[in-house]
Amino acid sequence: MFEQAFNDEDVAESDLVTRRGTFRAVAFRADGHEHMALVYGKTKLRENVLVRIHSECMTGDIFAAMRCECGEQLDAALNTIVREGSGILVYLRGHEGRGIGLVAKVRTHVLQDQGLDTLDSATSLGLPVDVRDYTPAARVLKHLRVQSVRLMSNNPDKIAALEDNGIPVTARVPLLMAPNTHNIAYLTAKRDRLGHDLPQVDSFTLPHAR
Ligand SMILES: Nc1nc2c(ncn2[C@@H]2O[C@H](COP(=O)(O)OP(=O)(O)OP(=O)(O)O)[C@@H](O)[C@H]2O)c(=O)[nH]1
Ligand SMILES: [Zn+2]
Repeated sequence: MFEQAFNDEDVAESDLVTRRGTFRAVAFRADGHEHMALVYGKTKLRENVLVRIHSECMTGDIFAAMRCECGEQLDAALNTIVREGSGILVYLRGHEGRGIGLVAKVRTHVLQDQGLDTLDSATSLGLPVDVRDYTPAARVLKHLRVQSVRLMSNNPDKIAALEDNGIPVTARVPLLMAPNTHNIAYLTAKRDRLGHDLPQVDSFTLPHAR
């Protein structure tokens, strides 16, 4: 029998008309946070559903900051889902700054402006590099009765995290954004020190070197 992923009081859904089209907005509570899954088209009981699991980044997602590529990835993922005709974007709260929170992330930005990279700026403050928990994403995908997913991500760890939580990942779909002068160091550190698959970093040249 299908196991219920959430108590009724912890989940609510409605249609959500957006500039891109009409999604089903599924709000849910898990691990002390309120998250959202945006469902487009038919995904229930489907295999190979196109999925983006997006970690909250207020600076990038809302204010279009160029320190990271989060905002562009959010736009690109939603555009790709609509273009393909179906898919799900899971927006995870509590993931800000890879789990250290907004105030701490902004503190790391100060250190990054002084030359530390995205990892050392956290550890030099005594903070972990990545403490994100993906179980809320796996739970909502089970709630939505998704059978297997194609995951839009450049981070191999996300695939392992989903599979460890019982969601089969049939493919990883790269979500590569063009680097800019403000995020090239950040992307390079993610590639070299966190193992993210970011081949576009190699082809970037600083504007003054052109
Ligand atoms: N601690 C810290 N977190 C950051 C920084 N820049 C962005 N973030 C957070 O990093 C998270 C996104 O993680 P990333 O490592 O960029 O990428 P990812 O989600 O693991 O991988 P993709 O699926 O490929 O996007 C968001 O929650 C951001 O708030 C930073 O300089 N320091
Ligand atoms: Zn970001």
